[in-house]
Amino acid sequence: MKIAIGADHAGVEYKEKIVAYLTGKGIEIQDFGTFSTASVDFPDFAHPTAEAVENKKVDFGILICGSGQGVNMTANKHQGVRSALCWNTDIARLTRQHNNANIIALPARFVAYEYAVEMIETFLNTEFEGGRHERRVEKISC
Ligand SMILES: O=C(CO)[C@H](O)[C@H](O)[C@H](O)COP(=O)(O)O
Repeated sequence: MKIAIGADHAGVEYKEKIVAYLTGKGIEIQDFGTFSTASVDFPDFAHPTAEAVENKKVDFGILICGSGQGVNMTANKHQGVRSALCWNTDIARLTRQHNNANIIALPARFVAYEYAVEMIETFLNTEFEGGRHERRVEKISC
């Protein structure tokens, strides 16, 4: 499995730990930064992460900022990207099962790191259910 990841200064500490965690599990990571806590603009990291998903260079994306909102909005500008802002494991599971989400957006300032990892594990290990949801996901594109 290949995963693209990006974060702003509010999400960088979680990102660094998540990269180490996922790399340790043998997952290939494309890390689009940021790489320090210096203040940056989240779209500069969300766009390249979403592009990697859009261009099918990776299987999934992970985006992190303070609230998760900015990176989520940015990612969803990309064709074929379905980025889901997740704040609990039920939402992370449902957005894979029902929406075939391909990016998980996380709010670093509002969830504990350990819980963020639980959400990522749930997201990566849940399959899209298809069926009635297939038709709905197809209708998202305009
Ligand atoms: O969603 C966001 C931006 O829309 C994020 O939460 C950013 O991380 C946040 O806005 C950064 O705020 P800061 O005051 O510049 O640290």
